[in-house]
Amino acid sequence: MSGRRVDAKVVLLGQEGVGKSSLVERCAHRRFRPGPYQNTIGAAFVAKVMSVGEQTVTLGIWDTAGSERYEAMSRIYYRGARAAIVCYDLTDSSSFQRAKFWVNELQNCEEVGGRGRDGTEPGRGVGGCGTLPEGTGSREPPSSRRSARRRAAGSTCAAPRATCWRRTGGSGGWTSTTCRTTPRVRTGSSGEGGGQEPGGGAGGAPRPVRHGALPGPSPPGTACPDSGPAGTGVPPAPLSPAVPRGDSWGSGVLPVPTGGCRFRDQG
Ligand SMILES: Nc1nc2c(ncn2[C@@H]2O[C@H](COP(=O)(O)OP(=O)(O)OP(=O)(O)O)[C@@H](O)[C@H]2O)c(=O)[nH]1
Repeated sequence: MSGRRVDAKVVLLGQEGVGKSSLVERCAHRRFRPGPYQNTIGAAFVAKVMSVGEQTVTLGIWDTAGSERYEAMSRIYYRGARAAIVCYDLTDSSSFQRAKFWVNELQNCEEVGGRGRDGTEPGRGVGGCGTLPEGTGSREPPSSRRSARRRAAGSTCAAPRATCWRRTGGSGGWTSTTCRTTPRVRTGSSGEGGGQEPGGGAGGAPRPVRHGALPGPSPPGTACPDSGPAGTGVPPAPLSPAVPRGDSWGSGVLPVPTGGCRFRDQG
């Protein structure tokens, strides 16, 4: 009842088009949204509230834009994160190079995971996740094939695999696991509404902000959910208090520290 409340910031990083938003969508709403690829602009925010024992844990998930145009902005989002998930496309070697770039960035950032360069704080750190449609080859990124997954749009895609690796504090190496997600069915390239995944969430489930209407300017007094760039004096702020209790997801409005919120391009 009177359990402790824990807020934790998690950030997703990786090259554009590797599936970061899709992973968040999967976690948030247990579904895969087919349709034309829309790049993220700035970042998107989703909150998940979970009960872990006596504790209420609120995860604030920041899905950053993968485009290199937003690289500087992504740095703002990973500051103060308790964990980072670096994503790459298992069929695209360039995305793996980009993942290495982000891992390097994170390792040089003392503010990620709350640990110093000596990595003394356990249980926090950087993780990576690569997805691969079933039957497209080995886990090693092959030589440059630009997103076979995109070319697969319009076809039926069986259960994709996700290879996840994680590194915690200390001098230990990386550990990896391979898991299988719910089979997903992709429909025609513009087939909105016909591509719900088998077993996916109900159609009426709330959509994350990035897929919905662009929020207007942040309300007066709205603070950034995390610290801004060093020296900007942007104060940390608590995660959205509006997220429901229990094991559920909500989406929030995220102010970009420079003012204004940016999510999906509405096209
Ligand atoms: N077949 C298949 N397609 C995927 C998978 N994950 C994502 N996609 C598709 O890949 C495209 C890009 O996915 P996004 O989730 O938007 O990628 P992103 O990393 O968020 O891209 P940015 O917002 O530009 O950083 C979309 O058309 C997705 O439908 C997957 O696991 N399998």
